[in-house]
Amino acid sequence: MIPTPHISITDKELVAKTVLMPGDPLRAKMIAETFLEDVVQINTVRNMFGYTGTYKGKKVTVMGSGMGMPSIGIYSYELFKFYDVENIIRVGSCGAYTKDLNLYDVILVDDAYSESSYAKTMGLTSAKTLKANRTLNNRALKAAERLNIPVTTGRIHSSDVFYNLKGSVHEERFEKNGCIAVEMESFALFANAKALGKKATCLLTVSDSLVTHEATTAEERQNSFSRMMEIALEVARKS
Ligand SMILES: O=P(O)(O)O[C@H]1O[C@H](CO)[C@@H](O)[C@H]1O
Ligand SMILES: O=c1cc[nH]c(=O)[nH]1
Repeated sequence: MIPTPHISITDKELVAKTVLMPGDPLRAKMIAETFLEDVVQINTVRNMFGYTGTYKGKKVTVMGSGMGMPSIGIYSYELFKFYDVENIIRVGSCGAYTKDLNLYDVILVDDAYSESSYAKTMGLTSAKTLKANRTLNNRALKAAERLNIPVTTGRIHSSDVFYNLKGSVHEERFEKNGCIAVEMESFALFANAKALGKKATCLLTVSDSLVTHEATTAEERQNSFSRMMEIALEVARKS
């Protein structure tokens, strides 16, 4: 079924087996322009920009997911199911739940805890925690070591809300559920990978702290996360 309702490219060959997926389509454009060669734009539907190019000779696609689980749920499902994508590496920003994390620290996600009904609604599982792929994570850890980039591994919270009216949720998710940071997509991405027999993981850069209230600007979030991208691109190269 290509093109799909949300991705316009009709030639599957123009989509790589590994896709880097930031939430922000402008971050996808920045990654393509900064790191890839021989770039072709593969999607503009809803301005959810996607690009395919080569990284050190390896074909890699980078495409925005939008914000939240319904949005990444649509794009990652269509890429896995209809474009024969095998690996999706989310590259996102997150809020720290522990004072041990500083702005710009890089997190490699072990698993994602969520209150989201995404996996249950799609008929997959009522589990509240879904795992990232171990093979991709091992490649990411090796790449981080080669690149000399410190990485924190752990469980993250995939939240359905950015603005939570219950002020203490981050403390509860940290203390009771072991979540070290919050973002809004990984749980649905991992659900789709599990449902379709594919691989997915997530690298995050700390953009703000719910503990110290430090924060980066929107421009910094769009442009300054290159260390995480280098790890993700090396995983793509080895996958
Ligand atoms: O920087 P991205 O990848 O969009 O990720 C985080 O930023 C957005 C919220 O500002 C949510 O999508 C959250 O998961
Ligand atoms: O989902 C997110 C992402 C970054 N920072 C947050 O506080 N929440």
